[in-house]
Amino acid sequence: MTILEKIIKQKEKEVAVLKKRNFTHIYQPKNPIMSIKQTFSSSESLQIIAEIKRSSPSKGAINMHINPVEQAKKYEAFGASAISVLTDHTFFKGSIDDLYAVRKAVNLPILCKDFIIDPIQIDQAKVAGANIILLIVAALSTTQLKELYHYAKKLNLDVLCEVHNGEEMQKALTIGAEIIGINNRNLKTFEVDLRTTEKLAPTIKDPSTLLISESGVKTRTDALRLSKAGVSGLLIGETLMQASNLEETFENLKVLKGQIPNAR
Ligand SMILES: O=C(O)c1ccccc1NCC(=O)[C@H](O)[C@H](O)COP(=O)(O)O
Repeated sequence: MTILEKIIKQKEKEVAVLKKRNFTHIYQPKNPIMSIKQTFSSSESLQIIAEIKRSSPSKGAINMHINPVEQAKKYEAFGASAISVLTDHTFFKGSIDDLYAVRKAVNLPILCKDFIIDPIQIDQAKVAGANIILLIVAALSTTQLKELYHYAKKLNLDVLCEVHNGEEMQKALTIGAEIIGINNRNLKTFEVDLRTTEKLAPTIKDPSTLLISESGVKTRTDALRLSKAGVSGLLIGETLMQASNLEETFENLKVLKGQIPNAR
């Protein structure tokens, strides 16, 4: 069984429990939160979606003692455009309470980074204050993908559709995905290869599609490489969670959209 299959099995159990709950009270932030599309299109720089990630199946413990609220505030102060909160507990040691706490502390759009297979998880994300949800094309049938996508849009949530190859990209485009995340991490082997973004990004011709490169971004050279490939943003977890000087790490990773790799 692949790790994705194991995670989905666990999610089926969690969904059964969630269905016994009633999600009604939606958290309303004091200030309006800009949509990720607005933030991304109003900037010349490659945008960073900074992730709160304590642990992962590929790396084990990354930063178990992190205070998600303090980390999120630093992400906001140092120039992140959005914050991704890994809410899965079994495999990533996160929780929906992390997301709720971060929502109350920052004014940025928040991505609920989980393995969504049922509308009840979208209700939970919405109630906790998420603005964006993740749908992993590899984890869903086309029917599920379409239904979950439209359900999220009905709740006024943005959707990051995650793909790993050309076939998944076609599925994402078929359902009309406006924000596509190209994941450089192979979820079967855990191998990370930035060439995944370099291969898939140029296949998107519609400039209104927001392309985000996910996973394995460590250095300015990586950021420049991905910028050249044509993406608008980077989703970064481990590098930020382990940075000894977070401000400097952010500065290093800030590059212009389409900037050429040997420019400084
Ligand atoms: O990170 C993992 O090991 C992992 C394993 C199985 C499914 C998903 C996984 N990661 C989720 C992500 O997409 C990443 O957390 C995100 O792209 C940031 O990646 P990184 O910058 O490499 O931490």
